[in-house]
Amino acid sequence: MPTSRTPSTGSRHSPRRSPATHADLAAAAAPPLVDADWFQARTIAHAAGGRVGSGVEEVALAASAGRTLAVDVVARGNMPGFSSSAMDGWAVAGDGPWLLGPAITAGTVGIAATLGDHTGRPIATGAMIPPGTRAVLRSEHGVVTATARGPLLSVAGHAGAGQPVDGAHIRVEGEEAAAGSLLVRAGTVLTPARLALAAAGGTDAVVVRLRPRVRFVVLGDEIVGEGVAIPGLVRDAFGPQLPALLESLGLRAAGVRHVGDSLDLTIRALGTDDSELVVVTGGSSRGATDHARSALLACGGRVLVDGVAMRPGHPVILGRLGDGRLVLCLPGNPAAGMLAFLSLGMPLVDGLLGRPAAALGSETASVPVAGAGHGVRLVAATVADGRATPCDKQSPAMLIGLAAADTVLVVPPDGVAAGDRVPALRPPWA
Ligand SMILES: Nc1nc2c(c(=O)[nH]1)N[C@H]1C(S)=C(S)[C@@H](COP(=O)(O)OP(=O)(O)OC[C@H]3O[C@@H](n4cnc5c(N)ncnc54)[C@H](O)[C@@H]3O)O[C@H]1N2
Ligand code: MOO
Repeated sequence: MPTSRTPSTGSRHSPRRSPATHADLAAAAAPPLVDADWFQARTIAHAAGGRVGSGVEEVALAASAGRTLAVDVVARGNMPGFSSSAMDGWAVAGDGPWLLGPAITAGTVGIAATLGDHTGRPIATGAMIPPGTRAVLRSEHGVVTATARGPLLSVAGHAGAGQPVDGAHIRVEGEEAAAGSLLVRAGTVLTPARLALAAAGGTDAVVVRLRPRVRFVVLGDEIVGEGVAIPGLVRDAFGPQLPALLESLGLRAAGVRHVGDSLDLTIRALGTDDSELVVVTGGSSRGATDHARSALLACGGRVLVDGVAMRPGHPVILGRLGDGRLVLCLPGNPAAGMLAFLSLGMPLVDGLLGRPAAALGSETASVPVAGAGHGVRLVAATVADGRATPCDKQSPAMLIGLAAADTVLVVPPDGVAAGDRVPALRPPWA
């Protein structure tokens, strides 16, 4: 059962935000960044997530997969903890032939007897090396004959001269890591391999970031939640997948609310809750029925980023409510909304989880790709033979291209030529 720990930045239900600093007050007075540079907007989103932060809790190692580590994991003992054989064979001392003693199996503890010169013991992979061992002769390379003094081991003719060389097939105590050395750094996600490493280092419990809560507000009179929408209405493309996406990134999805195009209802939907992040879809533009921005301001919030120089996804808004919750308003066009999430949502989540923003990747374009003239153009692409090719059927309102994509090219304003390297965002699901 996970136990709560006094969090460094607030407990689960009390405000998670850090106390106001001079920097906060200066930031609070700053006007929103309008039509922001894509790269700068990502930096702002990461920093905004980091300011909200979340508390920490201690969980059993076996329950920590996918969580973000909050405190370094160090080796609790030498790794490996004792010198052992890397092969089934014989531990030998001095030169052969070797008179053999009793076998040592894996799991045998406290082997005190030192091997004398010209003696050996059968040994299993992983079993403790007795003191005095010069090397392990692997089983394929030895021949045992019965003698009056007992079984006698010799190097087989096919093993080659000089076998076994000194230290052969011995895993030396501490060769991977000395006790106290860093195994997994705070801020990294506990992948299966890192969990295995922590376990090998003797860890039973880890301190991880609390999973920040995220709520969803899907705006639009025209949005329906199931089936084939009748003409004039539109099937919701966000509700069925955004919560699962954010859960997969390490957050806790705490409900989707569908709200019609009304300022009052949108204000109510943004009202107080215990989340750290509210993701709003639709209503981010400036039409008569687009209320995301006005509702954010009416709730005492402020806009940090009002539009980003990217196509699609330009009308994305990042804001902060009066109580500190972050609000990410994604454009309603489904591909535009998803690309805006990949652009700003991903670094924001990294910030919320107290980890560095994931670095951009890069791909080689297989064909020329036009830019948007102003800001970046985000182009869904498939990768084959090391080259990225734009997908068919991609527009802000189409999903076929994005659904087929392995990567999203971040094409500069003037475009790229075939063979050029292009920065790329790899969707977390690809
Ligand atoms: N005069 C201007 N009009 C528009 C601008 C602009 O700058 N000036 N920007 C355009 C761009 S770019 C985009 S993107 C959209 C953004 O629109 P909103 O975020 O305000 O979203 P809506 O108007 O509510 O919807 C746009 C479009 O997306 C459909 N939609 C909305 N929610 C969903 C959903 N959950 N699932 C599926 N489809 C959804 C909606 O029906 C509309 O077709 O504004 C442009 N206009
Ligand atoms: O965000 Mo809009 O076209 O750029 O869909």
